[in-house]
Amino acid sequence: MNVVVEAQDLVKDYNGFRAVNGVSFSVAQGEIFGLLGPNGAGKTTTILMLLGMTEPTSGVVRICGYDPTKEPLKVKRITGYLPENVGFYEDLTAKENLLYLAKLNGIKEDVALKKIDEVLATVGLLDVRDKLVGTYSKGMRQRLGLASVLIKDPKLVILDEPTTGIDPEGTEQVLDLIRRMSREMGVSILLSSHLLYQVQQVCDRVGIMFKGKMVAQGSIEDIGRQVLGEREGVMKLTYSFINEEALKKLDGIEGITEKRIANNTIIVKFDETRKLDIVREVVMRGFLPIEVKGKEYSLEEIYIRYFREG
Ligand SMILES: Nc1ncnc2c1ncn2[C@@H]1O[C@H](COP(=O)(O)OP(=O)(O)OP(=O)(O)O)[C@@H](O)[C@H]1O
Repeated sequence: MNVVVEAQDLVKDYNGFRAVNGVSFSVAQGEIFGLLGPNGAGKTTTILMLLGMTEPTSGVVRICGYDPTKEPLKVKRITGYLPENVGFYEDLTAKENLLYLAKLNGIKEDVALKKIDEVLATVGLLDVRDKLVGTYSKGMRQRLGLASVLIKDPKLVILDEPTTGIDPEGTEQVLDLIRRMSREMGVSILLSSHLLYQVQQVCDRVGIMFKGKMVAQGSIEDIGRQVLGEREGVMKLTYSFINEEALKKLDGIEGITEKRIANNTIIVKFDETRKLDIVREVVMRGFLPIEVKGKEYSLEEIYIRYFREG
């Protein structure tokens, strides 16, 4: 596996506040990795460290083997970064904007002109290359943004919230383009977003960040499984006398995570994977289960759990 991004134990402190707290992950060549998390989770700070735009307090970053802090120009040459709100000159055409950017990147005009048509064709804007960017929709601007990072044939493209504010059709076009960049051009993509569903459609793997930490990492399936592994069941029990004494009779049953009295029943939460053993044990101890429910988490629940409840 060709590793393009390698981050190990990244930490970033801002005046004593730990914005990123021990984050490790890697992105392989041609892989799409989604960095997910609510506002303030530390996604942007992590990205800035990958780009060499802010220095890690500790930890290691390598982009194709280069250290972004020590070799920022080498990293810049192979990395395309598209921030959330990419700015173009409204009163210039798409082509003129790209030509300007190519010059800033030190690409010669004749090479740039050829490349510009090629990337505009890739993003589906060749027909409108001579229209003023001021007339472009948000989706078209975002595709122009992708064209602007493709000009330098990057090995890695970092996208911050690439579909925010774009209508469903425009979103689909942007996502499709991201897939093609990875599958057809072999570009590695790191995509930051809080839109789990969209990320889920394109990412090979995701990392979920929360309060500076990577709380889960893997394919959506892996993460689903990680959470399913922790799924919790709930049962309601009756007993001859429901009181604290009765509750104590449930002590020591492995897999029971919580027990309490409510509405003259005993509510027990338990590890779903041990359901049968636990039901058998409570019956042997004289309790009668009147309701046993399993609880499975959907991906939406993962989102709610990590992002809203913490
Ligand atoms: N330059 C800075 N100085 C001090 N604190 C900062 C600085 N940059 C970020 N932070 C803090 O670090 C934390 C992480 O911010 P960061 O921008 O990395 O989060 P994020 O996940 O990218 O969120 P968003 O989705 O809002 O961009 C936040 O609490 C933020 O206030």
